[in-house]
Amino acid sequence: MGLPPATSMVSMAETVIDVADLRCRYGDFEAVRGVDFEVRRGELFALLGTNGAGKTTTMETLEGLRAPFGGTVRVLGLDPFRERAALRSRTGIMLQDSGFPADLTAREMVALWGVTSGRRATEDVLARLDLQHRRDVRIKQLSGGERRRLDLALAVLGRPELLFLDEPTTGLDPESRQRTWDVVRGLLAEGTTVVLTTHYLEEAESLAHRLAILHEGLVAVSGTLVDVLAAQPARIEFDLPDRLDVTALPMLAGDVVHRPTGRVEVRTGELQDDLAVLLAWAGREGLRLGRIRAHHASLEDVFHNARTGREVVAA
Ligand SMILES: Nc1ncnc2c1ncn2[C@@H]1O[C@H](COP(=O)(O)OP(=O)(O)OP(=O)(O)O)[C@@H](O)[C@H]1O
Repeated sequence: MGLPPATSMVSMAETVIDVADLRCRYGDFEAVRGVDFEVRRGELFALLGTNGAGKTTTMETLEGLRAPFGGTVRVLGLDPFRERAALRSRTGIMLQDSGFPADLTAREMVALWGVTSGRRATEDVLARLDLQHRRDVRIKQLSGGERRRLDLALAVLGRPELLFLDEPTTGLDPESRQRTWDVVRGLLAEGTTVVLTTHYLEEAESLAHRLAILHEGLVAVSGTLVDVLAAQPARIEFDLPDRLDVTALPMLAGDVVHRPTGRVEVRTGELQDDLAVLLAWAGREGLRLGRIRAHHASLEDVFHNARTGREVVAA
């Protein structure tokens, strides 16, 4: 008997987090209303959503900080609320606001965290996060970006199997954000599984393998990044010459919208064919289509459609 084909080996990847029909309440208010998703070993799963969609509530449930009102949650095969102690040494958590003692130095904080988390440092995490030169500075004297990097250093202390990152780059300048992404990519390359929440869609687009977009307590969109983007129409945009209107355009597979600015937008599942038809037409007619752009959907398009409940045209 031979090995299974590569595709089925991928689909057999171990499930690290399994969430089924998760429901969470604050009093009578149901903040999470039946959410399902799974996270596989070694991938980065991005939990995205509008304000108040239920991301933090879901993350806190995965981290074992709150019990679900309904449904089931398994993290590394365990119930995160009831078996939190067993999960503690295997998971790293970077909260939005860590609230560490301001008078401790970065080095003291790492030592303290090693004891309280049960995850002993196997390398100098301060060096990994480029904080080596700031090791003897008190937390209150670190810059906002340095503090965020210290939060990440503590979360990755002892190389946990599973890492929760709650908006890890909020407030960071572009260079610090890139540095954080590089650290996360390094952790993924070492086999760490990561669950990320972020409001920066380019962050998710750059790092995520799989994602879910929550909206008003429900999953609006989920799947691999590649599949989610491929399910959205691509776009062609250009300025139509003044003397023309859209009735002059050749027949296209996509939907055509003519903006008051004169800009034409074609939303299409047939990007290459529609672009070829348009360019051939412009060539024949001797027209210049100003500022022409053709691009596949971005996560921002997906997010916008999820928020507005706009129907997705399959590519
Ligand atoms: N302690 C609480 N008591 C009552 N309602 C709450 C509480 N915490 C959150 N909520 C409500 O539950 C819903 C989900 O909140 P949650 O913080 O999980 O959303 P979120 O997706 O993380 O939002 P954001 O992106 O704004 O941080 C929101 O309507 C919020 O107002």
